[in-house]
Amino acid sequence: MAIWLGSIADDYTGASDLANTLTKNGLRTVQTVGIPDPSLALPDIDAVVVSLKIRSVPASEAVNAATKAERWLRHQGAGHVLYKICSTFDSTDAGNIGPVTEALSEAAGGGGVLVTPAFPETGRTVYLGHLFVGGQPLNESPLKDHPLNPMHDANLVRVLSRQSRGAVGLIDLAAITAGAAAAKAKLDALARTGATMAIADAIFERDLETLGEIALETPVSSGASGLGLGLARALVRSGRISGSATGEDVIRPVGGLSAIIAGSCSKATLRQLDIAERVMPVLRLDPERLLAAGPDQIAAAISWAGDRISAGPVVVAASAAPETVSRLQSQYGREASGHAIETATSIIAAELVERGVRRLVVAGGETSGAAVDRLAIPAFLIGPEIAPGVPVLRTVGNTQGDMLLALKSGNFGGEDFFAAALAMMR
Ligand SMILES: Nc1ncnc2c1ncn2[C@@H]1O[C@H](COP(=O)(O)OP(=O)(O)O)[C@@H](O)[C@H]1O
Ligand SMILES: O=C(O)[C@@H](O)C(=O)COP(=O)(O)O
Repeated sequence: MAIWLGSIADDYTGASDLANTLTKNGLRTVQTVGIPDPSLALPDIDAVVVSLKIRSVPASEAVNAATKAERWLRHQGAGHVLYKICSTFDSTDAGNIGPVTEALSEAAGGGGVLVTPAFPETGRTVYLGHLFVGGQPLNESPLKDHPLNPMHDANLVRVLSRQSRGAVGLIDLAAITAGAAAAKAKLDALARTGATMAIADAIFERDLETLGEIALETPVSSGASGLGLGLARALVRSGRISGSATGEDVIRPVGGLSAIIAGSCSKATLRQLDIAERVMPVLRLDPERLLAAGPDQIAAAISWAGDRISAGPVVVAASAAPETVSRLQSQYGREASGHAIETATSIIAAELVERGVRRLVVAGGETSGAAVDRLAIPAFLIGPEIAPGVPVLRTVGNTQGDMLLALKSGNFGGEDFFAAALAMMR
């Protein structure tokens, strides 16, 4: 297997979002869970997205895991490695977007690195270094209430500077509109003045195509699916790849039972749960009781699902509104409560698979990571898109046999996402 493009994704939903974009833009792509075991047989591919669960771990741990993945990807032939971050730049001041990007760049010999979370298809645009989510600046969007990475500053040059050792520059829209050569000259000039990274503006896909072309001339970039789109199109334009990927055969039916597990507390997921409740049974876990009396609550949820699941899909959700999340966090701490809930939802997911679930939807990045890890799924093939950023996935090398999954980023999908996903998973 020799690949053109490698990516390290900081969470599993982000990985499938990027793998979806690469597939849609013509690259035959596989999403692996961590660095795959050498015995895992992978088909002929153009790109690999290595999913890591490092978005919310200490920066040194993230650097360690990401540099190992980079070495593996280079060994597979990757000329360019994209660090896939969230399109809403989810991270704290102690976060790892800066440290990981700088470490990957150093490993590849240095030089300025392009960084942009822009993903216009889902409403994420960057102008003068400020990130907008739909019509709102990041710090006024629902991301200000994220349970793990509340975002209070829309100025990404500032956010990234607070995390990084080197200086952070800006490549503004004017430079990008002037074309790839002008924007690359700006990146090189910034690097000469000591900037290790530059936030790049992007509003339209054409801006991302320009950025993809520049990024491909460098060994490393950091960004969301939008930059993936730019890189994929640049690779296809360069003639190195035929651009023939399709995802249709991936959704051959697997049968079995179906279930949905939700741990995202995003506004979009809360709405999707309300809508799902009209058409399927939904169990709302009580997170306070879950933290106080874990195993009993988990057993009760499994028994509730077991009583209903042979009649049709069921939903088990920990998700709650910001006030409830804050209350729980002030009692148990942010990380401890998030981790305990992820552990509980992953145990419930694994038990349901044990009882015959073969079609599984998981809402939430950290929640998906915990569930996929517990299920020990080694890799995924990428199927058709359910909603922007969310493809149907088919397991590769899974010991329980083939399964179809959808790993939904909390913020993604229309209000009927859960029914729409299951309708594509037979
Ligand atoms: N009711 C709750 N109170 C506090 N934290 C919660 C609650 N429900 C879920 N969580 C935690 O919130 C975090 C949501 O993150 P994640 O799964 O990545 O979702 P998203 O994709 O929206 O970012 C997880 O750590 C999850 O365990
Ligand atoms: O880039 C994005 O927005 C997504 O791919 C993503 O990473 C979202 O993260 P979660 O909301 O934590 O799933």
